[in-house]
Amino acid sequence: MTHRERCVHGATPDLVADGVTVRLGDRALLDDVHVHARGGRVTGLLGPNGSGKTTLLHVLAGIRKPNRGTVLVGDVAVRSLSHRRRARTIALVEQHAATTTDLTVRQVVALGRLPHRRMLAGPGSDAGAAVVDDVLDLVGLTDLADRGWTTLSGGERQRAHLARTLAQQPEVLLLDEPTNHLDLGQQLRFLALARELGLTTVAALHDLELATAFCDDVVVLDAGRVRGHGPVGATLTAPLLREVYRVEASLDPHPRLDRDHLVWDGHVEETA
Ligand SMILES: Nc1ncnc2c1ncn2[C@@H]1O[C@H](COP(=O)(O)OP(=O)(O)OP(=O)(O)O)[C@@H](O)[C@H]1O
Repeated sequence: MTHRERCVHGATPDLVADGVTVRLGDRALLDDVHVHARGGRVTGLLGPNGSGKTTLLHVLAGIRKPNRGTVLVGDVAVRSLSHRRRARTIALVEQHAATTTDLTVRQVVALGRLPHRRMLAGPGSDAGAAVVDDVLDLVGLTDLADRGWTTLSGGERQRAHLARTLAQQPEVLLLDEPTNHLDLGQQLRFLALARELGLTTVAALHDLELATAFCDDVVVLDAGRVRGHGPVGATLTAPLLREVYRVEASLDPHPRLDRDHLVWDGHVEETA
């Protein structure tokens, strides 16, 4: 059995947010948001600071109840799933997932097996231990498996959080700014791995160049509304980048690689 077969069930349902509105007092953090993340594809969730990306990820994960609208994974409403079932279906890697614990890296990653506990033969189940070994290997942390969690660097912790999440064997992977703390090589490795897993993935990203290189589709949020949604090249147009990010920029054919890349001139001067 391959890493991927052990780590992934093989099911890659679509994830759909239908008319999601989240209000805080009289302010809409999300306003009638429709998103369709295609099964097995990587969808980038883009938008300026405070545009609602984390709020939407929490709604997609089923941990925040919207005031209106629903989230469907396949044809099932996320909020109708039991906690255990939800944890085996959707996994969220949070932006600042702080964990202070005396546990080792392996023990932290093994926590990802909790939603599968009843299915295991016992505490030392070979199946569960094999999954933990596989995901540690996938993220390149085998050599650090027995280290204390608190001794890890920020980037190593980020990869360990991903490993814990993959140990849940989810069908849908939600990533909140997953490349924070990572050096360029690790950013590229992390996103390449996310693609390779073949899960339905939604990743909030600030780096538009990385989004262009690694995402199949993007959703662009601005002040809680969807301003663009579709394939990267067709969505990240110069007018949209100007209106949403207030930058003069465009996606141009890369001179050497078979893909577009982001070329920016500068920010738009705001007139008083
Ligand atoms: N509990 C809260 N109380 C008040 N405002 C909140 C709360 N949670 C979120 N907000 C506001 O909702 C808006 C959206 O926040 P959110 O974290 O979803 O944005 P984001 O796009 O993920 O931002 P960033 O790119 O800066 O991480 C922001 O203006 C934020 O200040």
